[in-house]
Amino acid sequence: MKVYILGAGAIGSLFGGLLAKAGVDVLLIGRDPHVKSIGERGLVIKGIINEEIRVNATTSIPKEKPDLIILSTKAYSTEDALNSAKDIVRETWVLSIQNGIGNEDKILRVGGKAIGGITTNGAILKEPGIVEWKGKGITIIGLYPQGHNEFVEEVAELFNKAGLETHTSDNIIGWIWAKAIVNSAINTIGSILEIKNGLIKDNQYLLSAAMEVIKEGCRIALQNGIEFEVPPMELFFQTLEQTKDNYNSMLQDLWRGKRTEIDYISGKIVEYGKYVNLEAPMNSLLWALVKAKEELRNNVWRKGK
Ligand SMILES: NC(=O)c1ccc[n+]([C@@H]2O[C@H](COP(=O)([O-])OP(=O)(O)OC[C@H]3O[C@@H](n4cnc5c(N)ncnc54)[C@H](O)[C@@H]3O)[C@@H](O)[C@H]2O)c1
Ligand SMILES: CC(C)(CO)[C@@H](O)C(=O)[O-]
Repeated sequence: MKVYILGAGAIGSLFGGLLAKAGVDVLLIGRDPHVKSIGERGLVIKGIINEEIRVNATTSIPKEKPDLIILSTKAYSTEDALNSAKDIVRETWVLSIQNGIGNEDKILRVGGKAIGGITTNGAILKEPGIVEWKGKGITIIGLYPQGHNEFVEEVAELFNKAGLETHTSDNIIGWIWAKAIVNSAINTIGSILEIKNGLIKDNQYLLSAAMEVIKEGCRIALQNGIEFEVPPMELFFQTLEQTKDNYNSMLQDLWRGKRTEIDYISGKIVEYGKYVNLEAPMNSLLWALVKAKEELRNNVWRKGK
């Protein structure tokens, strides 16, 4: 199977590197200096494993279509990435392993065949060419919005052979929403207060606020016809326990002065609330506070305070 990783940063390079190590024909499509470093010294994956992997990498979109594109840009780059690759996306299987709501809809809009996915693996790009696999997790994939087929099973088998524990689901949209609802409570509160995930569970005020955010997201999802495989409240508590020592990824983006994916998490929950005439006061407030933090941090950053 020929696989392209479109948006080879932290999680995309982890998946691409492990697939390449397992003998899959992989091409990482990303940006310099990360791509340049891989070309010169190979891709280093450290943390859970310590491997230097030879894998092809490029900054340009090839003309030849692959069997599978794994989409791993940040959610705010999805549209641009798909448009830059639309000639090879059309009629090709495209698997999103991103966070947030709406990535797979964009794949369908440019004529791709969408496979949805969530992953709880954790990876960071330490420096160009070096990815740290911080946490071993699971990945769930399925035809988007629902169903599965032989190809999805083939992809899951490939991922499992590469050491990425992967399961298939007939209701991947339910998993995508459940994860987004969990992120809408943990990432926002954790980012605003700049605390580890575990403190949300340990502090009664934060826990009750987070639970209200989860309930609000569930009401909106259910009213939009989304069904859950696992109740988001249960996933929320599981996640807090499993990641209690983590600073969430949104907070890490803020600390790096990077844009966050808040528009595709809380912003989408507010948007889908409007479709069914449901207010989303908690998500609206948290969305505004994180957006303000993005701006204030940059301004403060610029003033050099
Ligand atoms: N990092 C993790 O542990 C993790 C875990 C689960 C889910 N996710 C999700 O996966 C997605 C990616 O996260 P990440 O941490 O890997 O982000 P990242 O910023 O490290 O990687 C994204 C990469 O895409 C590249 N890119 C953007 N537009 C491109 C384009 N048009 N062509 C080629 N490359 C392009 C960027 O340069 C960047 O290197 C996000 O939705 C994130 O929430 C990440
Ligand atoms: C599950 C999660 C919130 C753990 O930190 C992760 O999705 C993140 O950091 O975005």
